[in-house]
Amino acid sequence: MLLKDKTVIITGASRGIGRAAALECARQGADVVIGYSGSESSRSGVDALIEEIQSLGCGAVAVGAPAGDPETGDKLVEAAVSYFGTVDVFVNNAGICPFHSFLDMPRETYLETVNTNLNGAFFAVQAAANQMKRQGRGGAIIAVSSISALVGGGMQTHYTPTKAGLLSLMQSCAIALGPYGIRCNALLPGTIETDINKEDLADQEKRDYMASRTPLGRLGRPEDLAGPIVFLASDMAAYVTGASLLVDGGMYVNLQ
Ligand SMILES: NC(=O)C1=CN([C@@H]2O[C@H](COP(=O)(O)OP(=O)(O)OC[C@H]3O[C@@H](n4cnc5c(N)ncnc54)[C@H](O)[C@@H]3O)[C@@H](O)[C@H]2O)C=CC1
Ligand SMILES: C[C@H](O)[C@@H]1OC(=O)[C@H](O)[C@@H]1O
Repeated sequence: MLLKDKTVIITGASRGIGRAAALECARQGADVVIGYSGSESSRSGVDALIEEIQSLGCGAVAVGAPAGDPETGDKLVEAAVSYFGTVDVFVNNAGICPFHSFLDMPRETYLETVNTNLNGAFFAVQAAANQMKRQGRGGAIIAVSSISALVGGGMQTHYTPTKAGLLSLMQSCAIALGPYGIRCNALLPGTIETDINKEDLADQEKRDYMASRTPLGRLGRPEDLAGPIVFLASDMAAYVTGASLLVDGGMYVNLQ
């Protein structure tokens, strides 16, 4: 098992990529702190996830706190330490992408997207890193960025800068935290079918187009990201830091 005796914190783990990653981390032996927004609608999914992780013989605890709140990282770390004793891996995954055109983008939509996806991530990464430094035995931090860190989207002008920001945050943190043995890497998913793009992909023409851009011939599933996250979290990636890993079925390189 690749993550035996490690404690992993994952934000936005109530569903989608975060949930799949939480389950795979548990299959690999980790105790998991499940970060979620705190909304009632997320709670039943979170309870089911806790049960599933416990049935694998691992510990699970949920912390309901909005990703954009600068205090959330501290709350996640406190829960990890008080339930499991350590923080070994921090996965910053929570994110939103309310598709909207640029010229009439409401300020609130822009600000909420940046706050949830990037500002909260900064403080949560800082909280996790400080705990790892106190522990004195390194750690792994993974930011779920996106292929959108590298390419644009006309309806994502508020979103793509947050994903480029996460990639850049991991690059700079790799330098700042390397001396403490803390590795920082970015995961760049392509188009993965989850709730974040359910409405967008309900348009069959768009869906077919996105699949046709993908050399592997299909859109991604949350489980496609779980293995790469476990790899970056594990000691198998002991010399990997400041890296970015595209997990997109080949979409990025498919120009013609
Ligand atoms: N689905 C895709 O095609 C891609 C997704 N991503 C990124 O993957 C990450 C996970 O997204 P998905 O699993 O696809 O979507 P999703 O909508 O299924 O999951 C998003 C998660 O973030 C949580 N979340 C949203 N706002 C929050 C808040 N204010 N506080 C705490 N938690 C909050 C949600 O409750 C949910 O658990 C996001 O950062 C997204 O930008 C990146 C590239 C592609
Ligand atoms: C939500 C979108 O479908 C998805 O988000 C990303 O980060 C990808 O680039 C896709 O556009």
